[in-house]
Amino acid sequence: MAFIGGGNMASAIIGGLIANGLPASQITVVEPFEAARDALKAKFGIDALPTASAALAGQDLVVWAVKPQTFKDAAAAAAPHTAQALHLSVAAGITTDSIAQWLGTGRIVRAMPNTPALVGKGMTGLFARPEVDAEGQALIERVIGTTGQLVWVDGEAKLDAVTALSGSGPAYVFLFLEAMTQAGVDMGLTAPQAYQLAVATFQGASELAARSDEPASVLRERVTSKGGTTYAAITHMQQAGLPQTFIAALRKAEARAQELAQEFGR
Ligand SMILES: NC(=O)c1ccc[n+]([C@@H]2O[C@H](COP(=O)([O-])OP(=O)(O)OC[C@H]3O[C@@H](n4cnc5c(N)ncnc54)[C@H](OP(=O)(O)O)[C@@H]3O)[C@@H](O)[C@H]2O)c1
Ligand code: PRO
Repeated sequence: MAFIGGGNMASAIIGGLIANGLPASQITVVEPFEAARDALKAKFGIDALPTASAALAGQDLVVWAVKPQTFKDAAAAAAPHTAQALHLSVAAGITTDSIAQWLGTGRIVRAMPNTPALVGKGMTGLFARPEVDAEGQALIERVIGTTGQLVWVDGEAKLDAVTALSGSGPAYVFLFLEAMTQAGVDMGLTAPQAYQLAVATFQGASELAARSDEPASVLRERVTSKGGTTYAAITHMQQAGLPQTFIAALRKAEARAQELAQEFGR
């Protein structure tokens, strides 16, 4: 298989594949940035090329891990060598109609992963065009399955929702971690103590939610003693419009995914 683009997301998927036993010799990466090529070779022992070439011919699967802004140019360079392959794109926003036009094939799956894939805890949304058969879908599941959980969506537009929720989502969690750490420091804890408390709280609460049959609202109510400390904090958040702001923020991310398709999908 080949990766076009060898940055953060490609490294996360390659790391998962190698950790699950795929030999490094079966992976080729096209990555124009020399330092990134050297890092990939050093970390994974894989072959990294500066430009697309005939070396891509014969690949079963091509993973597109370039930025939406550079996809069209990268596709023009690689398309002559990849007509036979199944294609997997992780680019935010760019539709499979655009990709099919640029590559001359409709055998495309679009994915929206997230960076916890780096530690095998990724969450990926997937959409397959009708041209992708069951065998192709199974191959994609084997690849993405090495990075964590996956869910197929039945309409391509839903991938913009996945992008807004779980694709960008780790950044929202990190923003909360930063704010909770700051609050802890303001209240007299050391920064390492506050950060440990915040990270472990996210980890524990997420695990509790994942293992529970009850909705998040019930789990929240169990923490919130009447007239207690949590009530004071949650009431302040609700009065400040935090839930509505958060929901509106995700709609901004969804809208940006739609804009990316318009801006860079032509
Ligand atoms: N990061 C995330 O959390 C995340 C999550 C889900 C999906 N995605 C999607 O994943 C894609 C990659 O994101 P990323 O965060 O991995 O970005 P990134 O780290 O910047 O990786 C993209 C890589 O592609 C290289 N590249 C640029 N032009 C190329 C070309 N013509 N041929 C081959 N490679 C080329 C870039 O090199 P230069 O640096 O030299 O330009 C860069 O190393 C994006 O489309 C993004 O929407 C990202
Ligand atoms: N990172 C990419 C972005 O911010 C896509 C989801 C996460 O555009």
